[in-house]
Amino acid sequence: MTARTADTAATDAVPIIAARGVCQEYKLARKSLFGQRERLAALQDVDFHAMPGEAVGLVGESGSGKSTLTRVLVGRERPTAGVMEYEGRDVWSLDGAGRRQFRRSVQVVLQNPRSSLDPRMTVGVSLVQPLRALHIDVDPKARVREVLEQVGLGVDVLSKYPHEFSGGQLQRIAIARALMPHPKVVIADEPVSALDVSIQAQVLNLLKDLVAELGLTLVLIAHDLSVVAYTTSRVAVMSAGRIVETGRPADLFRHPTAEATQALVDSVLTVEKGLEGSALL
Ligand SMILES: Nc1ncnc2c1ncn2[C@@H]1O[C@H](COP(=O)(O)OP(=O)(O)OP(=O)(O)O)[C@@H](O)[C@H]1O
Repeated sequence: MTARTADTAATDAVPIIAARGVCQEYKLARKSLFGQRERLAALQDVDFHAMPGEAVGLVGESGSGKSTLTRVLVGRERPTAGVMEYEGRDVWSLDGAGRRQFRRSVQVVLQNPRSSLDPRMTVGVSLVQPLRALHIDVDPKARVREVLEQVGLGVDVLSKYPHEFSGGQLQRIAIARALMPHPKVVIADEPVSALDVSIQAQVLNLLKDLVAELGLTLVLIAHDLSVVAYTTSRVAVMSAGRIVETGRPADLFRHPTAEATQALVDSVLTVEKGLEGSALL
């Protein structure tokens, strides 16, 4: 990370999740039959971490590498170079038990809850599924009741299907599902960008509350600096596959040093100006 680094964490504390010098290269399709396959560097020497119980934001324009880094952080893709660590251990060197523990402990919430929840399953079945998939031996009914309370929903949702809910309620259900295996880290990839503006703050407040009340670590990914600034205490800015700046949200707004950060600040101000003009504020 750049000079403006973390305010968090004593230097000897171990991050719960960390990417160290991570590169991710994709081979692109051949342009001609005998042509070379070009490579695209989606991540270049990325250092990113979250301390236990910390809420960290990852922000950047479209194509900057946020989703690629998410796939690396959750262990879905092995980086072409560098190390991906969970509690100080290289995720790709873990044995079977360690790998299961990692899969349980790091859960993801995606942008669109309508595509992350199976439309043919009741909410109850969807919620219990991660316990089965990860072989977690707990009383499913008790756990379901507990997580529904944590996300502010009642047990009446259990017999319903996804199409019976609004986007905001459905995102709460997707968050409940992510909480089922008792994760230590939740990685939320654009969790509010598909929601009405009026609902966005409710979902962000829920994520903030979960960090405060459960001691969860949150990695919040968004293209909108104001979304991550509202929810997290430290923000990393990505551009063209690199982390170009890291700092407290207020400092990034006041004194952006990287061009990409300046562009994100400007776009927030432009949106606000537009809202003022349209008398929505
Ligand atoms: N599987 C893949 N094969 C080839 N190129 C890829 C692949 N996945 C991502 N890329 C490329 O890597 C770069 C980073 O993409 P990525 O989706 O991580 O960015 P992003 O910041 O998440 O963008 P967005 O906000 O639009 O989702 C882009 O140029 C993208 O086209």
